[in-house]
Amino acid sequence: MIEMHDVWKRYPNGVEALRGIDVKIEQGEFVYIVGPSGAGKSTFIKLMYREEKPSSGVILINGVNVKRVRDWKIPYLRRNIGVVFQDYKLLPNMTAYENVAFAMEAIEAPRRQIRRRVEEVLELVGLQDRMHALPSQLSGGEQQRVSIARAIVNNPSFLIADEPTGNLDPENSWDIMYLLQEINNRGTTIVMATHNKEIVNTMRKRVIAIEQGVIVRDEWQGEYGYED
Ligand SMILES: Nc1ncnc2c1ncn2[C@@H]1O[C@H](COP(=O)(O)OP(=O)(O)OP(=O)(O)O)[C@@H](O)[C@H]1O
Repeated sequence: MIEMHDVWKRYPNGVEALRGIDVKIEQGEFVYIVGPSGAGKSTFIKLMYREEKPSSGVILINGVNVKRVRDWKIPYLRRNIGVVFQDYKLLPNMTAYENVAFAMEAIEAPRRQIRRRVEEVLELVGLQDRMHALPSQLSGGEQQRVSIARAIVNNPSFLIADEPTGNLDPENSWDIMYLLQEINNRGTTIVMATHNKEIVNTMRKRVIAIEQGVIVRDEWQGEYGYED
């Protein structure tokens, strides 16, 4: 479970990106984070995987207070949280296979286990035939599938995605959404910031809307609710 209690985030330049966030996300949920540009969605996401720390308030990930986690323990916290970005963030000189394997090597998984598991997740995302390609040899949709494989390879409880379909055409976007649905069906909690109105209004899920750093709406099977 992810819990935030009266969480505020003030950046060093004085911008208050989040102003008193209270939220609970249970294991197995699928949640969209929506809101206008600059509302605080990415900041909300970054606090969850501890890319940023809250200025005040408490964030608990499966009961662990992320603010108290020492820097050297962050990799262990992140093992439980897969992250997917709009621009994929794959290592350009590594193949699809190596990009995914790297996430397991980072937590010192045994070699035999790495090979089996990497092949398994690449098959799940439909890339078993492309695993020796470099990112530059893959389409945007394929690169995003590699990044999803990397995010789930260590079996995290949570998959956090910041605009995962932001750079993709509608067909590839839907393929990514079906994949996220499949991962959610297997028990992983999904939290996804998005500007994609069609996806939110078609694949109905919990919708949390943030405006000017405040949660203004939290609905089950909610709507996108904005015009862009
Ligand atoms: N590192 C930073 N330093 C200073 N201000 C920041 C930083 N990151 C974000 N901000 C500011 O915090 C506010 C919230 O930004 P955030 O990126 O969380 O919004 P967002 O809802 O994700 O926007 P978008 O939909 O455009 O991605 C904005 O005013 C932004 O300019």
